[in-house]
Amino acid sequence: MTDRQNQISEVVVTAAEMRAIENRLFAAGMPVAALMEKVAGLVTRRMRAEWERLGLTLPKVGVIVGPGHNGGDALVIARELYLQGYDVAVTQPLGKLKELTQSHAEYGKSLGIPWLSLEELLQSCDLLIDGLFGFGLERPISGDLAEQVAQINQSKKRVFSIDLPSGIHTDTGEVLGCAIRADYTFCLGLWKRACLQDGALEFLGKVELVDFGIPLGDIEAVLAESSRCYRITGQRAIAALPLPRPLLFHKYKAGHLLLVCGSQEYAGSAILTGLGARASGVGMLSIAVPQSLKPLLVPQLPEALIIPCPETDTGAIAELPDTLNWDKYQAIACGPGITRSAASILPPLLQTSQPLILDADGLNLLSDLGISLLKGRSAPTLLTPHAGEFKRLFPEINPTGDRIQAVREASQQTGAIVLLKGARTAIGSPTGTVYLNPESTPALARGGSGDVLTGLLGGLVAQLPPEIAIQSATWWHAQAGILAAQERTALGVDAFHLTQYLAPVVQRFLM
Ligand SMILES: NC(=O)C1=CN([C@@H]2O[C@H](COP(=O)(O)OP(=O)(O)OC[C@H]3O[C@@H](n4cnc5c(N)ncnc54)[C@H](O)[C@@H]3O)[C@@H](O)[C@H]2O)[C@@H](O)CC1
Ligand SMILES: Nc1ncnc2c1ncn2[C@@H]1O[C@H](COP(=O)(O)OP(=O)(O)O)[C@@H](O)[C@H]1O
Ligand SMILES: [K+]
Repeated sequence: MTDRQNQISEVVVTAAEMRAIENRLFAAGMPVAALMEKVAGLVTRRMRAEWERLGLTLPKVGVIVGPGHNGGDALVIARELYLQGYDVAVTQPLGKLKELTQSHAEYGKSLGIPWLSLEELLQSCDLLIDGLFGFGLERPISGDLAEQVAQINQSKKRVFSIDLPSGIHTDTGEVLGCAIRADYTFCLGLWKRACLQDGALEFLGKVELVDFGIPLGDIEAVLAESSRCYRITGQRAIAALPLPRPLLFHKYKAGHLLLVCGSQEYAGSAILTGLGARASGVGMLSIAVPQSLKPLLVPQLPEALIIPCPETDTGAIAELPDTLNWDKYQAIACGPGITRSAASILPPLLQTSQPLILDADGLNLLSDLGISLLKGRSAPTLLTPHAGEFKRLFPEINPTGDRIQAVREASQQTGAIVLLKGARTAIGSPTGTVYLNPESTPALARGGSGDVLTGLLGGLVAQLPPEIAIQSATWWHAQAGILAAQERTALGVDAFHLTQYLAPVVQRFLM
């Protein structure tokens, strides 16, 4: 990838930002019709390559044309395929078309492309191109159109969506009334937020960006004043890792991480968190656990310094030893498996001037104490909730709709970096910037995989600035899940094996 392509692949925009960027191109003299030709030509080529890959030779193509320029794109694609010898037919559910779209419709008809009802189209085609709506969708799809969308979905035809699956809100990824379920989505120009929102995931299918050469200067000009949103690319994640190591390196240059985790009830949590931390390459690892866990941890993590803590009747950490010298640590991660009985350990941790990661019961204890306590911290705090933990921490923010907005608000409310776990993990930073993890696997939806992330993240925060470390850790953890699933199937990605794929992911990427 060129430098430009890399930069383009990181940008994520709203519908309003995309429109403002396009308007700059048009104002500078790029004719709207010329851009439509260019975009549609690129999509046609990509689509044909995909058909070839799928072994579809000369499929009969049904094209769904909407009223706006998304429909215009679809009509140019229909025309090109028709002229290349494909059997193409169009359906146009809504009467009135925008001027340019209308003019493509007239030309298409003059060439002899048939206009059919949806029923006729579904009977005659092998696959569908969805050009009903793109980022111009303004209101929920309802009535007769909603019925047609339902028919399209019921037909089980393969669907190739232009820009976005029609019916998906460009920014929040939510379904507006109803939406077409795509198998492939060709997102045009720049990544739209919906492509990285959990709510849209089941509608997007495989998503590709079609770069049509928007000048970086125009993107910069429009985004200069906005809160930014970035996709975490492999390139970005790997470049941040402390690799290669200088020849005269020594262990104290690679950070010292303190983990506070585990209980008799959740002893394995401490091991998984420790193994996640180990993979980060952190220079020194200390693990504070209830004292009875020490004999269990030493054989699993012989390199770690195990700090035995007095324990409660229930086998949780009762308190942290007062001999602990916080200054030794470049990062502290607390929470996996500690249980809510470890309540007394949180206040002293919040007072440290070390970067602090809170996960699992660390977060639940924080919601008991109140998130306002974070405002007093002198060092960065990183919170890594799943949706349930998020709701407890931020009862007034909905983590299941617009997740980008949710992490942004949570982060601004607390001054912490907030990572909302999910299929497309979203990370909000107090500056307003949001980072989104573009690839993952449901194989990770399994007890213990979050513990691995906490350890890995802790190890990287001990070595890197927190806002950078959290992007790398999120990407790395997800890629390890993907690689583990490829080699072991989705069923083989238990948390322990996940830790064994962390190093190989980086190795593969560097090769
Ligand atoms: N201008 C160009 O030449 C380019 C166009 N592109 C395409 O243009 C699209 C955006 O075009 P538009 O702004 O025309 O928007 P759309 O094509 O997404 O649709 C907007 C039209 O649909 C109507 N509409 C919105 N919601 C509706 C609803 N629920 N029920 C019925 N009608 C509804 C609107 O009144 C408007 O007429 C992009 O998604 C992309 O496909 C760009 O990607 C590339 C450059
Ligand atoms: N459907 C999914 N697709 C991709 N990743 C997922 C999915 N569900 C969960 N994950 C990831 O798995 C991890 C689960 O963490 P968490 O909920 O804390 O589990 P646990 O506490 O049991 O370890 C997170 O990193 C999350 O992003
Ligand atoms: K579409």
